[in-house]
Amino acid sequence: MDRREDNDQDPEEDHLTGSLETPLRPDAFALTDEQKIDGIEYHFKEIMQLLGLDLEDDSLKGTPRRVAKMYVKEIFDGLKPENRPHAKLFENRYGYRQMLVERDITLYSSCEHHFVPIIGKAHVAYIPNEHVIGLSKLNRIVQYYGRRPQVQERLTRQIAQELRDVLRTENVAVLIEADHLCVMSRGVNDVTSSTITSEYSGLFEQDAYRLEFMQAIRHNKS
Ligand SMILES: Nc1nc2c(ncn2[C@@H]2O[C@H](COP(=O)(O)OP(=O)(O)OP(=O)(O)O)[C@@H](O)[C@H]2O)c(=O)[nH]1
Ligand SMILES: [Zn+2]
Repeated sequence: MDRREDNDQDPEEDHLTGSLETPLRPDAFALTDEQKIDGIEYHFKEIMQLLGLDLEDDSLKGTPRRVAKMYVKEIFDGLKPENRPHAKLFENRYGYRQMLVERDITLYSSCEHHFVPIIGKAHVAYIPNEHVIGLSKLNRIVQYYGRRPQVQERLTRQIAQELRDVLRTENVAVLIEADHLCVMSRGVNDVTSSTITSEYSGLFEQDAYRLEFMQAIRHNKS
């Protein structure tokens, strides 16, 4: 039976409290990467065969293992807690107390409903207390949570929660604008729409801070 990684809550209650956790099986970490790759290779081969593809073909025969390696080692490696970025905190020696915005962070993720790409940009900001982190760690946090099957709402909230935890401040903003291939290239086939999600906490709940953040991310690079 599936359950959430964080607790044994009943799904109904989980829904009401708004869990941020990616739904994982209790045995999610029981297999090694190699075992996962072997299993996915086997099953992906079955899928290709069911689609009528000839696995003896030179170009296709390596695909099941390639896909398995890509899932485990690349596009879903954010499912493994050991890959969580280590964001070393530095003391805020500069006494910097204004907003720091890291904008246009490249975002790749995967839609958990269709397993096709989500491609977009994340913009994050915080107002430091006693600590700051290296800029690249902001990008790495976005990347880590993107490398899971996702819905954009959860992705946004997971990034915001991680920033609050790591930076030890509530003053955090996250805005994601993304294109969902499941909307663009199939189903409703809409290539012009995109999806914007955001989370604001601490000072960012106030209009003035939110406006400054919005202006910063919309401002053209000179
Ligand atoms: N809220 C939310 N929905 C998403 C996200 N990514 C994809 N979806 C939607 O998930 C829904 C899945 O709905 P279903 O009706 O079960 O799937 P479907 O029959 O393939 O739906 P269509 O895409 O409308 O063809 C679709 O409406 C997708 O657009 C996301 O990040 N957030
Ligand atoms: Zn989808």
